[in-house]
Amino acid sequence: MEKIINNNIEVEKAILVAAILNDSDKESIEELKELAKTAGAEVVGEVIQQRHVIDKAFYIGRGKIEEVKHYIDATNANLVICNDELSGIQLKNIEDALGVKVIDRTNLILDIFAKRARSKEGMLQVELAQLKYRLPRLIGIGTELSRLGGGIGTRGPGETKLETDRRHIRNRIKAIEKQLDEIKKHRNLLRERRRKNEIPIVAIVGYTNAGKSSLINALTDANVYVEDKLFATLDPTSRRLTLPSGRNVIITDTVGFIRKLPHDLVEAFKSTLEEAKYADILLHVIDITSKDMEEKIKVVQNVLYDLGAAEKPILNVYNKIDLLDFVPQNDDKHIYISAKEKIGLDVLLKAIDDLVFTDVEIIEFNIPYKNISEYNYLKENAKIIEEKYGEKGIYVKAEVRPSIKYKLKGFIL
Ligand SMILES: Nc1nc2c(ncn2[C@@H]2O[C@H](COP(=O)(O)OP(=O)(O)OP(=O)(O)O)[C@@H](O)[C@H]2O)c(=O)[nH]1
Ligand SMILES: [Mg+2]
Repeated sequence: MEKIINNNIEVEKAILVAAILNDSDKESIEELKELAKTAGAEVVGEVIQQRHVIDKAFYIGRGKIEEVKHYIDATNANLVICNDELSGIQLKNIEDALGVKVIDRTNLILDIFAKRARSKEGMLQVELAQLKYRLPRLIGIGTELSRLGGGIGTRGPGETKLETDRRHIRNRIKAIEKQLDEIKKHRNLLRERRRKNEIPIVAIVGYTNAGKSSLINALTDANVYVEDKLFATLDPTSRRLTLPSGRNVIITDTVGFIRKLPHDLVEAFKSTLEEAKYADILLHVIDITSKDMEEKIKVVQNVLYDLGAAEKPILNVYNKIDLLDFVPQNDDKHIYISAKEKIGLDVLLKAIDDLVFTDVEIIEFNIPYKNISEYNYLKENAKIIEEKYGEKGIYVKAEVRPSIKYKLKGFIL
């Protein structure tokens, strides 16, 4: 039975087309292959062209398009995926020339996000990004594709329907933005509450597939979905984590970054990505086995910069050292771990402890017995050095952060 079903599912056979302008584009083709697989396509070939600039009409040269056409005939491919974001005109021209469906890198990433989205917020964010992508491209997507059949991004209005469609999309964008605004308010409220509780927030950031979710799973009981595909995680998960000093933090897993991350997607996911902006420190998880590690580090740094989170205290966490023969030495800001094999996590926890609680002071308090909730609060958020039960209350000597000292200033001896 299963076999029959499998036979009925038509796997899209894709040819990748890439214009190479610089070295970084070369690695991004490998990545495009991974993205295509993640989206469920079978990659049957690739056509690459070195260029100085992108062709305004055809993305690559017209002659090269002919080559793609031969390739399609030889492999029976039914999908062409281009490695950059294309205009509606480019999409239409290439589709006219090739007679198969053409999508670009952005549309591919949007498609993966659409498949992955689980939460209401995630789904709305993806839909918003898709509509904003589609709006200026209605001509390219609308005319030829209706003839060319189903699959990713193929709903095809005729030219006469164009204006109604535009209006419809604009209205839908407005409606989604309104709903997202409500969700964002709620998220801000939660964040405010957490902040009032003074529990520091540690956000895990990094390139997609670096092992961010594996790390939060290794450190807590979060049980986040882990997979060797791109963008396994879209919704942030937060958990309480107790550090070696006994103090608590909230640790948050986040959506991964990728080069050429579609602008509309960044915009749409801003409130999710902003987890990083409001964190006290960042853990930048880096896959040390990745060929183009430095490039990926730069991509992450740039996204952090765009989010206004570049100045945060940051720990660089090099992951997957179980696959290395030689492991470099840890220092203050560079920690080497394996989330999967749980190697080096004690050192990491100690480093988080040190970085989060840099401004701590040793302070003595006397907390009356009637103020038991303040006492509990201190126990949870400070490192207790000594405590004695006296007549007038509990004497506590503890290492505290400035904000906690301020909050409990009435009880300082
Ligand atoms: N060998 C090895 N593999 C690891 C390690 N940590 C994670 N992985 C693998 O790397 C892949 C990606 O892991 P995830 O934890 O899903 O990565 P992520 O950064 O959350 O990825 P996205 O959510 O897709 O951005 C999975 O196949 C993991 O099993 C590690 O320490 N060693
Ligand atoms: Mg993940």
